[in-house]
Amino acid sequence: MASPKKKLQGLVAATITPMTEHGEINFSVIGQYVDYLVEEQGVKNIFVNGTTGEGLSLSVSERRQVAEEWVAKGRNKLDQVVIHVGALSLKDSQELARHAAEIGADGIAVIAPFFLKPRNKDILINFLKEVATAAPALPFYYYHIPALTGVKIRAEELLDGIQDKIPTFQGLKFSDTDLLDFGQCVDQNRQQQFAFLFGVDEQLLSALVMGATGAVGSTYNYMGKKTNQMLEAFERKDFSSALNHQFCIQRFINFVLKLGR
Ligand SMILES: CC(=O)N[C@@H]([C@@H](O)[C@H](O)[C@H](O)CO)[C@@H](O)CC(=O)C(=O)O
Repeated sequence: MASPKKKLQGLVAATITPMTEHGEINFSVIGQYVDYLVEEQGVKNIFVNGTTGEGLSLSVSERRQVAEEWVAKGRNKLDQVVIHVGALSLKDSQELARHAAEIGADGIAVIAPFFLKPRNKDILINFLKEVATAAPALPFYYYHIPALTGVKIRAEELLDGIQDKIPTFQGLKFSDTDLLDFGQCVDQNRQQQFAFLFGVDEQLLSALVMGATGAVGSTYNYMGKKTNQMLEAFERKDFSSALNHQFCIQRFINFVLKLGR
């Protein structure tokens, strides 16, 4: 079974894919971006080609190049680089998974196919398994984001017995506000060493209470430092400070949401 060099925990920045004004990927800034995350935000894990990185709007070739650049520039600086390899085409997804393994990524993540959607858990698991099998030495994370995929299969249901089907399964990236589902994922898998990564940055404190082991999100690109302060306060059981940090983060996100995105 694949096991990560260490469990993915703490903050994981869902990286933006930098573009030029001509719509080409701007590889030249990725090195500086890594340094900024590490030095200014205290964030040493990244999630590449996800929602924030607009991976599903890039070609397979672009996704490969973006992944390569982040892995190369992050070497000896970042702790873990997880590549999102989900795609509507199983073959594209497998190619991206194999490629992630070849370039030395630390893990892969996959969302549910969202056009012709899996009707039930077994169909979804079979798709995920086919992708995971293409990179048998890489930790595998399921990326649950039902509001965008429209796939409403509960994460709790999906996780039930998942390692029997996908031995490389290491964790869940949970981008949803259903804390009953999230809490039950944690509660029912206490014997496992899964990573439970929450993906709704404005509600992270609630998820920490439920047992989140880390978080993947867009705001950790620029509010990583602030969110790390919240994690530290939570760790030392200073819940009043943790709540103040979360409210501050919420005020910012609320402001941005009202601007429209
Ligand atoms: C729908 C969405 O973009 N959600 C973000 C959040 O970080 C989100 O931007 C944040 O909570 C603010 O609403 C992440 O869950 C997405 C993410 O991790 C990714 O880019 O793959």
